[in-house]
Amino acid sequence: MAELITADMVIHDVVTKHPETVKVFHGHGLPCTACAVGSRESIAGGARTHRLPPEKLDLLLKDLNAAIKGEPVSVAPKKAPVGRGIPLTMASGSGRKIKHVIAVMSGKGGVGKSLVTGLLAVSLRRQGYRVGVLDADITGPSMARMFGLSAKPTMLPDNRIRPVESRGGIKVISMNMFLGEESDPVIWRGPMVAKAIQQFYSDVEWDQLDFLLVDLPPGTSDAPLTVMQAVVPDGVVIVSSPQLLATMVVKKCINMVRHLKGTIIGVVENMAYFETPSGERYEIFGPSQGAELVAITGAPLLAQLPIDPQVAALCDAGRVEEYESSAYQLLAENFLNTLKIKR
Ligand SMILES: Nc1ncnc2c1ncn2[C@@H]1O[C@H](COP(=O)(O)OP(=O)(O)OP(=O)(O)O)[C@@H](O)[C@H]1O
Repeated sequence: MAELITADMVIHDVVTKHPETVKVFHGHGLPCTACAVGSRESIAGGARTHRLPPEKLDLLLKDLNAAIKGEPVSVAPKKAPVGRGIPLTMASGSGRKIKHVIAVMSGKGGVGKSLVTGLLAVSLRRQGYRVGVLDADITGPSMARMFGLSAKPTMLPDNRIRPVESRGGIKVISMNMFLGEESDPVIWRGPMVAKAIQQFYSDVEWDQLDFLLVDLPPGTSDAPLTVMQAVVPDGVVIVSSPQLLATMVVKKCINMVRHLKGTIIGVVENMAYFETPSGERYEIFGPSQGAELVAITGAPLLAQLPIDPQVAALCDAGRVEEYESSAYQLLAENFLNTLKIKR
C-alpha cells in the first residue's frame, strides 16, 4: 500500500522523497520548500505559519497524497521558486544516503577551513567512517591538491558524476578536477557558482556516507548561502583564529548561520599556538578567543589547533592523509561526542 502523507511529517522529508509534491505545496500557497525553515518544519507547522485554515490543510494533504499516486490535484501546480532552499535530492537517491552533512565555515579567509575539513575527514576515515568531502570553494578550490588527487571524476550514465577517491578511501569532489590545468581560473558570477555547488551535491554519486564535509569559501555571500539554503546541512563547524579581526568577521558568519536557522555544532580555533620541540607554547596570533566564541555560539570548542609547519608542507605535497597529530584526533573525538555518533 502506498505511504500516506500526514500533517506531522517534516516538509523536507516529504519533498525529498516525493519531489513532485513541491509544486503542490506551492500551489496551496506554502513556499516552505524554498525556505531553509522548511527543512525542519512539519506540514501542520507550515500551514499554521502561512495561516491556512484547517479545511485548507485537509485539502493540501489530500492533494499531496493524490500527487504521489499520480492522480489529479485540486490546485494548478505552480512552478516552485528555484534556488532558494528547495532541499536538493541526492543522485539516484531513494531515501537519504548521507547520514550527516556538515558544513565547515568561517567569515574570514585563510583561517584554515580547508585544513580543518581535510584533517577532520582524515581522522573520521581512520576511525572507519565513510567520508566524503565536497569542496564548495568553486573559485579557490584546494581539496584536490591537499589529497594529491589528479584523476578526473568519471561520468556515469544519466550524467551523474562519480567522485575521486583518495588513497585512504575518502570521496572527494572539487572544481580543480574539472579544469584542464590546476592553475586555470574559474571566472564565474554568483549564480554559476551556486549551480556548481548544487550539482556537486545532487548530481554526484556519493553513495552511502556517514559524513559529507562541505568546505565553504570565506564570506557570507553566494556559496555559503547556497549551501545553507539548498543543501541544508545538519550542522555547521565554525573555524576561527585568535586574531581579533578574524573573530570579528567570524561573528558575521555565526550570525548568518543563526539567521538561516542552521545549527552550529562546534567551533575550532586554528593557529591557536606554536609549540617548540621542548614543549614551550607561544600564542603567535594573540591570546585565545575560544571562550568568546563559545559564549557567542553556545556551541562547544571542539579543538584548539597548533601552527604546525609540517601540516602545511604535507598539504602542499598532497599528502594530508599522512599527518598524525593528537590535536586532530581530539577534534574528531569531540566532534563525534557532540553529535553522539556510534559506529
Ligand atoms: N594550523 C596550521 N599550521 C600550519 N599551517 C596552516 C595551519 N592552518 C592552515 N595552515 C595553512 O594556511 C594556509 C591557509 O589554510 P586553508 O587553505 O586551510 O585556509 P582557508 O580558510 O580554507 O582559506 P580560504 O579562505 O582561501 O578558503 C594553507 O597553506 C594551510 O596549509
